[in-house]
Amino acid sequence: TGSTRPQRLLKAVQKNATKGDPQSVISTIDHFCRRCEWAMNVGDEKGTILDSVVCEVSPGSTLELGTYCGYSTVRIARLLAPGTKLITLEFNPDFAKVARQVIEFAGLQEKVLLVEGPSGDIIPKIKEQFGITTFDLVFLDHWKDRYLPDTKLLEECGLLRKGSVLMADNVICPGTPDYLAYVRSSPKYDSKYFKSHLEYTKVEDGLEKSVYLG
Ligand SMILES: O=C(NCCO)c1cc(-c2ccc(F)cc2)cc(O)c1O
Ligand SMILES: [Mg+2]
Repeated sequence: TGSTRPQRLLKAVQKNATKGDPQSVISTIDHFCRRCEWAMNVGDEKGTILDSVVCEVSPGSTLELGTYCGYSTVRIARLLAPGTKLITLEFNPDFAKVARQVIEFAGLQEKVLLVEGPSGDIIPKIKEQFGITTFDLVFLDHWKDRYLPDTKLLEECGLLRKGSVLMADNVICPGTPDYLAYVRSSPKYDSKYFKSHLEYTKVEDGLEKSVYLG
């Protein structure tokens, strides 16, 4: 039986990147996706925008929804201050299996907690299970029809505080229309669109940065 795209991406990392060097893992994945096989990582263009927000927020606690192969997990975790952690949720066990190995190859496993399962089930348990009060930064990059329900769930579970920052990938392509309408019309958010392109393509996409006002 053949390999999967995530498995081929992992092989490229193991072959071409330098163990313990997050930047080499990022560069290897971007090269693989441009030259060999497109994959749905946030990519280098939107990734640079994400980096700037991570540095601006310098979060004590971060949540990522949608790990995939761990590319954005590595991008975010490499910028986190010592002693701070990122919790990343992934529904697909095959993606999670690859992501664990990519994160470990980058040497960032101490800063990352990868939790497998449906975000809708895990989010209500985060406070009690992981001793989190609120998240300073949330990166939404999972199923596009889960952005809105999971954002409402984060609010209801008291996991957001005044100033918490939500960064949402793919608000144009594939698109998250209900989420976008909500954060742009709700008095509870101050929202801003960062125009960019779908990873490794010329197609328009972008990130929406939404600050929770409480
Ligand atoms: O589904 C996505 N993520 C959740 C996976 O569990 C996703 C999809 C795409 C994409 C796919 C197919 C296409 F034609 C265009 C875009 C891009 C992304 O950045 C994504 O995050
Ligand atoms: Mg995405």
